[in-house]
Amino acid sequence: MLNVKNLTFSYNKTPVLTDISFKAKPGEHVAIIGESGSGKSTLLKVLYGEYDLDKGHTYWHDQEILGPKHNLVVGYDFMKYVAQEFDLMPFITVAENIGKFLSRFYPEEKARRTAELMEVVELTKFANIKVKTLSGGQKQRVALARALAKQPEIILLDEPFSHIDNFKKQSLRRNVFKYLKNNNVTCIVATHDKEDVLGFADRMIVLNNNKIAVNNLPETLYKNPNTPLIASFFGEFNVINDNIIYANQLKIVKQSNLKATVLCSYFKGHFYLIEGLLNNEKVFFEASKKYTEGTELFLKIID
Ligand SMILES: Nc1ncnc2c1ncn2[C@@H]1O[C@H](COP(=O)(O)OP(=O)(O)OP(=O)(O)O)[C@@H](O)[C@H]1O
Repeated sequence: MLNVKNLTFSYNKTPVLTDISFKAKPGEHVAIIGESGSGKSTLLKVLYGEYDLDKGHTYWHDQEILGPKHNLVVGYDFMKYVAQEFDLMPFITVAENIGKFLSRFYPEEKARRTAELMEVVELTKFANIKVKTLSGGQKQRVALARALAKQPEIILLDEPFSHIDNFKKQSLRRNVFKYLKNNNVTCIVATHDKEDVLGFADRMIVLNNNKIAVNNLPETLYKNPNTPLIASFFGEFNVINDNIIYANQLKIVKQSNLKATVLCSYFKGHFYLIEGLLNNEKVFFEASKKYTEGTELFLKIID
């Protein structure tokens, strides 16, 4: 169990994280979200032991995670951290990078494990390619596989799929998160992407004003976002009569007391996002077809 107790941390004088407490069980997947600069990366670094805390304690089971003041070498064997900048060895191959920290004394096991992880990150075809010739997204996949190589008990992932194109992202995300669940690896992911949360995360922590604003189930937060900050993470939304209404909760009907005038239609694939004016305020709703500017439509709020 990861047990973070009243953690406070500042780089300079102003705290970046204040009184952060949460727990994560073995195999649990916790997503950390928040606006840019809210401290997500800092939290991962502090959990990894890269910095000393101003206050508080972090434990993995009974072991306290300590910073550089108490540890000559940052980090612990049971924990891996994949940063936004990947620290790979450019002049050796993908397979060599992944197998780098696996024991040479068990060559068959090393080869099996390397092959398994290359499959997880879909890089088998690139096994013998030197890392310096890979794209940013391919390097990110090598960094993920390398972090998993020695089977950590807990992994800290900072925007793990940020460099990966949309063609690969969906299947890669499923592979990696499934692998972590199947192997009971606790996973703390800092992310901007709701796709990393919905469908995968067991819990979702929202950082705001240096603190944990909420820590709850993703489904609960999606259904009851309570604040615009949380709603905006999940998608386009409106505040109507002090209630948060997602764009997909506004349905076009024949007649109602919500009359909107269309400003613009955005093609979104299986629907159009319509930007309009409702009582002189911007409103966003979804429609199955495009509407021209000036069209008047009636809207109804659905659950
Ligand atoms: N090494 C550092 N020294 C001083 N201040 C820092 C350092 N790293 C980050 N900060 C500051 O700490 C705050 C939190 O930054 P952090 O990178 O943790 O945010 P984040 O939520 O991960 O942002 P993003 O989503 O943009 O990656 C910011 O105000 C940032 O300027």
